[in-house]
Amino acid sequence: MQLELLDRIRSENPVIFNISNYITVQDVANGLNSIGASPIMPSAIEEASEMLQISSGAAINMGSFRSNELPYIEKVGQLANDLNIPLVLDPVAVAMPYRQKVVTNLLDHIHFDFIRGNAGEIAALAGIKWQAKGIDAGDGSADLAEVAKKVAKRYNCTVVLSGPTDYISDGTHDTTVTHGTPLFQIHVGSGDILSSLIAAFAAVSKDNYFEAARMACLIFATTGEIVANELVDEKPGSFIVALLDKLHLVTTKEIADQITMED
Ligand SMILES: Nc1ncnc2c1ncn2[C@@H]1O[C@H](COP(=O)(O)OP(=O)(O)OP(=O)(O)O)[C@@H](O)[C@H]1O
Ligand SMILES: Cc1ncsc1CCO
Ligand SMILES: [Mg+2]
Repeated sequence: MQLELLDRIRSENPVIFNISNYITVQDVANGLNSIGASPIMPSAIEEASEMLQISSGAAINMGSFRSNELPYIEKVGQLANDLNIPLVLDPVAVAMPYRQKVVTNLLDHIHFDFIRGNAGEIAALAGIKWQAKGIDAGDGSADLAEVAKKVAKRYNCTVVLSGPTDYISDGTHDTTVTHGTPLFQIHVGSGDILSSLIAAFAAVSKDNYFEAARMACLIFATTGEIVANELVDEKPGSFIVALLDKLHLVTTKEIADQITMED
């Protein structure tokens, strides 16, 4: 277990390039900044190359793309591939037909090192029956470990299927993270933050993307759990503020102490 990847993010301060959605962009920028990375969210196709050349990780979030932005999104993906920059896809609400067409087309042309989505999103990419609900995971009875593995094999990448349990698979290795708090679900954008944090962990773990994904999930979920233990009531607004504060302050020792009993 490489908890020290957290310290590496803080000492290396990697620039993480993001195509974010306009709903949660500020939480994503602050989530990355709080943990010790350096976020950047450019939008002009003309500067994609120079921005990626200073970046060590990239995340593409499909939450609110406009159709005229698709050439930019493809260009960023291709440049990240050419420059060997770890690339994360967040396929928000991909069970919806138009998004499914757009995202599967992207996946046919660009290699994503990671796909991070909830059960409804990853099941849609696996072609497995599931009742997704917009940006939310929805309901279904599929074996989620198998769903994650199927998508990992199909797209030759590391998949994080997040939720009460996070299922992580690279098609060969599989693991779960069982930490977290239901408070993540009452703040819109928890998953978007996680997707970009995966890019930050990958930036400092280029030889082991599976471990990068596992540590991103474990450290994010456990930090949320520590914060939730200190909140008296279910307060979505207070939770995100406390989460951003704790992502900045949390130590590998605190994480290790929180997980010893179970992991
Ligand atoms: N009920 C829960 N208990 C514990 N942790 C949870 C729970 N639900 C979600 N999480 C955690 O919340 C984080 C975000 O995952 P989630 O699956 O909710 O993303 P999402 O659906 O894409 O969210 P959003 O669309 O709001 O960005 C992950 O770290 C996950 O482990
Ligand atoms: C609410 C919402 N709509 C599109 S993206 C988004 C944020 C969660 O990804
Ligand atoms: Mg999401």
